[in-house]
Parts: sequence; C-alpha cells; structure tokens
Amino acid sequence: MKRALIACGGTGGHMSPGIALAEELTSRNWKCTLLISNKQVDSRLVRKYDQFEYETVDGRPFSVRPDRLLLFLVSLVRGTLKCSRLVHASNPDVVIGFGGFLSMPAMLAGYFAGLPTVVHEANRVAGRVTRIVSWFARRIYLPKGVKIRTKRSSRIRYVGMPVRNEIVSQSKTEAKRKLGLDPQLKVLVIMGGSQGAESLNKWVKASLPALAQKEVQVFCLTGGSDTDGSMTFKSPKGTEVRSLFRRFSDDMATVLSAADLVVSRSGAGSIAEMMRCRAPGILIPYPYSADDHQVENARHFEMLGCGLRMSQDYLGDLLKEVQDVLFNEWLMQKFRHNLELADRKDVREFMANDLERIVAGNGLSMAARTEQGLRA
Ligand SMILES: CC(=O)N[C@H]1[C@@H](OP(=O)(O)OP(=O)(O)OC[C@H]2O[C@@H](n3ccc(=O)[nH]c3=O)[C@H](O)[C@@H]2O)O[C@H](CO)[C@@H](O)[C@@H]1O
Repeated sequence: MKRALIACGGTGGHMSPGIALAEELTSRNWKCTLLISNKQVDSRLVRKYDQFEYETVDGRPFSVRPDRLLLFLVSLVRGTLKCSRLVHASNPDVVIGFGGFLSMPAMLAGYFAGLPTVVHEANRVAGRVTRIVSWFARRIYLPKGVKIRTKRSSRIRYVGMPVRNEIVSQSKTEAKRKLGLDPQLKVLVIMGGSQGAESLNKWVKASLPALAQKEVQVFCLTGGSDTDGSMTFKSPKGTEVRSLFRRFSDDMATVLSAADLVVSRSGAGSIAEMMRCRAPGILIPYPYSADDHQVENARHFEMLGCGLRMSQDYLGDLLKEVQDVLFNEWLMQKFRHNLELADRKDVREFMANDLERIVAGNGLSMAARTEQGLRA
C-alpha cells in the first residue's frame, strides 16, 4: 500500500484540494495522512472525512516585520522537526504540499528524508511557498498559463484545481428547497471567503430591502463573524422574500447549485467549485491577498466568460450590477455554458496517475531503503 503525506491546512482553499486528492488516492488503495492546522476552518472541513488520518502542525505565515519573522523562523524549525518525526512514523512514499504555511516544513522534512516532494499551486500567481519549494520539488503543478521562475521547468505540469467528490451540480429547484428557500424565486449566494467576509456581509445587509423588491432571496455565508439567522422582507407584490445567513456550510454543492448568481471573493477553491456547479458569479477579489493573486484569479474567471469581476472600491455599483446580470437570461445562459467548458474534471486522475509514476520511479519506500541500508 502506497502512502502520502499531504500538507494542506490553513484555509479552506488549501484544505479542499488536499481532501480531493486524498479521496482519489484512497480510492486507489493509498493511505493518506493530512497535515492540518489548529484553525477552526480546518477542523470544520475535515469533520466529514473520517477515512483519512490527520496530524496537526503549528505554523505562522511569513512576514518581513522583524518580530513576526523571528516567530515564523522558530515555527518553521519546530514544524520541520515535527514533520520529520511524522515522516519517520508514517513512512510515506511522497510528500505533497498545497501551499500555505504548513507546506514548507512538510516538504523540507520530506526532502531531508530523501523522499519525492511535490507542490500544487491553485492560484494564477504562484505563492511564496511554491516559488521556494520549486527549487527542490520533484513535481510542480501549476494552473495552465501560470509562470514560475525555475531552472527545473521540465518538472512543471499544468493542471487545475482538484475538486472534492461531493461537489456535483444538483437540480436548482431541489437545491433551493433543501436550503429552505423558495424554489420559484431567484437566489443570490454571498461568499466572503476565509478572510475579508465582513465588507461583503455589510453590503448584503444594506442591500436586502432592494433585492427583496426584485424578489431576490439571499443565502449568505458570513465566514464565522456573525451568528446564523434569517431576515424577511415583503416584495411590492406581497411575496415574502426570506434571506438566510449561515456562518459555514457543510454542503457547498447544494449552496452553489441553488445559486442563480454568486457574489464571492476569488479564492481558487470557490472558483473551481462554481465551475463544477455551473454557478455564474461576480467576483470581488480580496484586496489584501498575497501578490494580488485573487485579482488574477478573478481576471481569468472573467476572461473565460464565467462571470464578471469588480473591485471592492466599487461596491457602491454592485447592487445595480447584480440586478442587471441576474435578470439577463441570455447572459446567464452564456455564463453557465462557459462554466461547463472551463470545468476540468480530470485533475485528480491526472495528479494521481502522475504521483503513481513518480513513486514507482523512486523505487523503494523509505522503510525498505532503510532496511536495505541496514542490511548492506
Ligand atoms: C484570503 C486568501 O488569501 N484566500 C486564499 C485561500 O482561500 P480561501 O480559503 O479564502 O477560499 P477558497 O475559495 O479557495 O476555498 C474555500 C473552500 O472552503 C469551502 N467552504 C467555504 C465556506 C463554507 O461555508 N464551507 C466550505 O466548505 C469551499 O467549498 C472551498 O472549498 O486559499 C486559496 C487557495 O490557495 C486562495 O485562492 C485564496 O485567495
């Protein structure tokens, strides 16, 4: 049985592709251990996936501020030592990093142990971790068209984002019903992401009466800052228009399938899942994302004709934009068609086939090599 150590904790955007790949590898009889952080989003997301093993590793993001840099370096050393112990205990055939602060210690530990290490980049601008580990990683998975400066360009493979098994498009009417919304009325889904949800939450609360005038229901994922709840307004025709607020959803396939339109940050995970569920969107890039990668993610989404993008500076125009798009059936159909074309369904299979080749090419597992070394 092959084993993989998958470092994917820190944000939903790192967790989801890690879980998706682990699902694929497990179906091929691999054993997967996922490295996650102590953050709430990690424990929320993994709750449903008890087929994998989990280990928590503390970590801190990189910073140039001297005090934070010191903390980062200390956590990197500690994390690498912990990951080295895990590598020796779980004896993986490959170490896989999905970016984020847990990937670096895990991949360093794998590298020091002589194991093949691979990194997956989800965003349209390669992150710091990907740029650094690309100097020693055996394989670098990038989104098509994304460039990275490395002497080892032969190790690059262009893939998209692996999506979890459960993310499948459902009937819109059924999905609306399942969420407790009126299947006859349009649904606008709001997703503020793991950071930066607050301004979208504020915008939606202020816009509810105007949306209810047009009989648009809202399903808002508040990202944890508010409590769950609902608000109801009457439309001019007397229809009760109910909107729901949830901190977190364990069923994103239903949420996205119910959406006639999504207003979202442009995290790579959300984008891939919107494509899979054919949910058109207006993307508002999180203005503080590293190297503005969310701006590039949103630009690409718009370029593919899957929806529109808007800067957070223009939130004042968002209501009009939402109303214009939501009731333009021709445009919505066009978006849905383009989402279908943009959705890459073979990413997990591609990565798993490639990993099997890498592991086969690497020959013996660490335990076997150690044993042979001892015998020699
Ligand atoms: C602020 C920031 O820098 N965010 C980054 C973070 O993504 P971040 O975690 O913000 O968001 P993503 O859109 O990439 O992914 C969110 C994931 O969480 C899941 N989810 C979300 C809400 C919920 O209620 N339930 C639920 O299950 C979604 O289904 C999805 O799989 O990592 C991504 C991948 O590197 C980057 O593209 C994002 O830019």
